[in-house]
Amino acid sequence: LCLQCVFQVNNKSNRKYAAFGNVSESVQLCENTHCCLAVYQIINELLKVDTLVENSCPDETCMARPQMKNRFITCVCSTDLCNSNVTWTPAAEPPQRTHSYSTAETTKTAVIVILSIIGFVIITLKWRRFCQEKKENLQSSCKDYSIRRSCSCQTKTLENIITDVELQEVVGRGRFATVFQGRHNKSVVAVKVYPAGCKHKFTTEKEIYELPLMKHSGIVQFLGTGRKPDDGSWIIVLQYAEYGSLHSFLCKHSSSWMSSLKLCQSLSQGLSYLHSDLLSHGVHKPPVAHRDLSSFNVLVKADGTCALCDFGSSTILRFCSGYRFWQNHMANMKGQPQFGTLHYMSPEVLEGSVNLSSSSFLMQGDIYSLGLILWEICMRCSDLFEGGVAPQHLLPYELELEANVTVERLLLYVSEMDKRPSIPDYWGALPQGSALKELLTNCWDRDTDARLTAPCVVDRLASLTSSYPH
Ligand SMILES: Nc1ncnc2c1ncn2[C@@H]1O[C@H](COP(=O)(O)OP(=O)(O)OP(=O)(O)O)[C@@H](O)[C@H]1O
Repeated sequence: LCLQCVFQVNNKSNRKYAAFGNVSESVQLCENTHCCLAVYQIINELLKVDTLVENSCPDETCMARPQMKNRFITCVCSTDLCNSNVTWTPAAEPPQRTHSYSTAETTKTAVIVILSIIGFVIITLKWRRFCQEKKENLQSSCKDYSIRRSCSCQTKTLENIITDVELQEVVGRGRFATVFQGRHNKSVVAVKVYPAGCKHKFTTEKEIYELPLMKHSGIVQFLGTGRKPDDGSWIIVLQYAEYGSLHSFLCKHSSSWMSSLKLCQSLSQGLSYLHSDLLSHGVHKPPVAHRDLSSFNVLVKADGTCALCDFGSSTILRFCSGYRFWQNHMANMKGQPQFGTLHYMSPEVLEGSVNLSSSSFLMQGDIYSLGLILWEICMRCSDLFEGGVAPQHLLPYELELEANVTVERLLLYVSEMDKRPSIPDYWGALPQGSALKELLTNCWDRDTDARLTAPCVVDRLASLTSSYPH
């Protein structure tokens, strides 16, 4: 039996909605669900409807549930066309009272005003004290990362200035830089070119690559930096990854179980190394949080392993600079949300409710993004699908929302509704299915402290490889 739901999305050309059933004008036969869902956005006290598909719906009619401080209303219901009719009344304005003031009332008002001013002064003083204590706590909570500041160990590698690099074709474009294939010392290299005005972005990324002990197979190899004489743009020369970004690799290729595990393992090992705090022979590598992990910022090399790249948003935890970077990050978010990055933002980042007193919050944000990327890799693993055919590659939440999802919709879906990308039912029948599902859900847990650490993800993947080889 097919349920009829009202189908009225803002972006009618979005083919993903059609996947849930047969769309005919404004009515959709939801063959794959027994619920209709309406999400109303309240704009100037008017309702704007948008529909999605849900799987669990206890109510027959559309019962309004306010969400996100009354910015949205949602309802889930189980009868034909029930999502077209929601009962909703905007909060009534308090009635205006008109009356003349007596002397007693004037005195009463004056007393209230004076008391309010005194109260305000007390609250301001307490607030300043609270902020001061919070700042001190933040500094002390970062102590573990600042211990080595006073040590005499080396904290930077020698600069390698490159002058003889030839640029060939463009292989990628990001928000700030353009990446070319190039030649240096007769080898093929990748050259990331930042316009002259993006010096701060270039410097941040260079600073990360130049940290001591930053050499690891799971991190793209850094060869040096330079400046183009013609237009003054800044360049970073890197090892060339033959398959380009993981995103473009997954769009073109599905993989076997062992090849998928290889991608997952190398990616997790790279992140585990990035997060590590190492001291070796008088040289110190502090922990680094990537902060912009996505399948666009992971490269695939010729041997089928992954390497992390794009450290333009990263934070070196030694400097205890999370707060400063966090503020920059929020400023960026208020501008145009960026395709490919927004999808990977953790609920706490979307809400702006990151715990500043914990120095591990940035790494926990990376683990959420890692979980989503591992899901993307597994969703292209042919051995995990009936008949050995994996579906087309999709970004996390692309099926449920849209490819160019907005902050508001993501916040509603990921944070308020606590939803995650769906895991195929078929995995339940596979020997490794439940361990894989547990791994993903433990990475993207709502509770940041319940998330796995990167070394734990590496261990879990190692036991998956030994228990379920193919
Ligand atoms: N070493 C490399 N080898 C091959 N391709 C690369 C390499 N580095 C980057 N690319 C390609 O260029 C794209 C953009 O690179 P990168 O993410 O470093 O740029 P960006 O401007 O910092 O991007 P973002 O918008 O994520 O900040 C990558 O997604 C990838 O396709």
